[in-house]
Amino acid sequence: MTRPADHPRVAPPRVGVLLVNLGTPDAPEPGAVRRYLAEFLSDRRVVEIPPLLWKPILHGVILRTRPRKSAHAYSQVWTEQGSPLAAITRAQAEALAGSWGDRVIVDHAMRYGRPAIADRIAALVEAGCDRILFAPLYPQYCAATTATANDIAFATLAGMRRQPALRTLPPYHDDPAYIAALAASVREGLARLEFAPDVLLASFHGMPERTLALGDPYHCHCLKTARLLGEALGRPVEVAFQSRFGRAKWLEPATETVLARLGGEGRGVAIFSPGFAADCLETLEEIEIRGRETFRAAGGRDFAYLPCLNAGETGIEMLRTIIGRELTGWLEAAA
Ligand SMILES: C=CC1=C(C)c2cc3[nH]c(cc4nc(cc5[nH]c(cc1n2)c(C)c5CCC(=O)O)C(CCC(=O)O)=C4C)c(C)c3C=C
Ligand SMILES: [Fe+2]
Ligand SMILES: [Fe+2]
Repeated sequence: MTRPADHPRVAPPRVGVLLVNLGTPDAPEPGAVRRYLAEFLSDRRVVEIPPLLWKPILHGVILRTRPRKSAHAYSQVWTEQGSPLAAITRAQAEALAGSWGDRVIVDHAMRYGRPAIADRIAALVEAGCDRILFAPLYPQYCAATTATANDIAFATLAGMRRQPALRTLPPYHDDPAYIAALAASVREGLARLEFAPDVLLASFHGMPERTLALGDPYHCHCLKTARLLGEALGRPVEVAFQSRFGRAKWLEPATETVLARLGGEGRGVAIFSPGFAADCLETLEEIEIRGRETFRAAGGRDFAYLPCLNAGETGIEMLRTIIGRELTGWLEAAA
């Protein structure tokens, strides 16, 4: 039987890999930051306060004050390629392109702002992908990051008649490939320093403490990453939590408290952020700039910030390993 003229186009089957990170404003300006924060902080996976209580605070206070302050912070780390998070995530996708042959398309998207997850999933389907590996680049799982990204992927499929098969990348906080990449990157960073740090400090993004009791394994994942990294490096790695937001109690100790203590004790520190796949405002401004100021103001001298894995060869090879593993069985189908 011949195919009817109005039959939908049949594309050769492909596999899509969609790298996903949190998202970032389009410009380091209050208007763009306000739009970004409004979307981000309206996510009920992020702020788990009943909307009737939260909306007046968000619209009446936070979105009136924070965008200007955050825009100034963004302007200090903005690059010619745009926001570091956007530029690095794009570079990661470009570096991974071709890793599994030309039938596997690698793309990237952001949970908030652009490129939007729904748009990129639609583009992958349009390009012929009947299988998509959705890869939120958060090594440590929490509902405010991993789950909310996955929610959008599932919601996008919910609107489709002909859905692609979807796999999601599991958290990789204790994956040997991730730990080895972190260890190599920390060793490389330490080798470049002009001082020998007394303390290695892993600064993870904080979370409200109650999310632990609610069931997020995030705190345990962070501690395990640091323990395994310490074992790989042959010396302990201390843990702290940064970026506190709001009035609730957050995971402790706070990075700024630890930095002030270490500075006051005259101990040298190398600080890094293993929970971030890419350097961003939270690492480059909050740690490298403001963290250093806190440490120095407390009397400290030797401070070094070691960059995230980003799109360097060590980090890309690690992503190739963990993503390649999740593609098992699919590469043959797309051959
Ligand atoms: C890596 C894991 C992250 C967790 C966990 C996380 C939780 C979390 N964050 C906020 C509030 C803000 N986060 C902001 C920026 C931001 N956060 C992460 C990562 C995690 N957040 C990233 C990668 C970024 C992007 C930074 C960029 O370069 O654009 C911001 C916006 C910036 C600012 O105004 O400070 C806020 C606000 C909450 C409330 C939360 C958990 C409940
Ligand atoms: Fe955050
Ligand atoms: Fe922050």
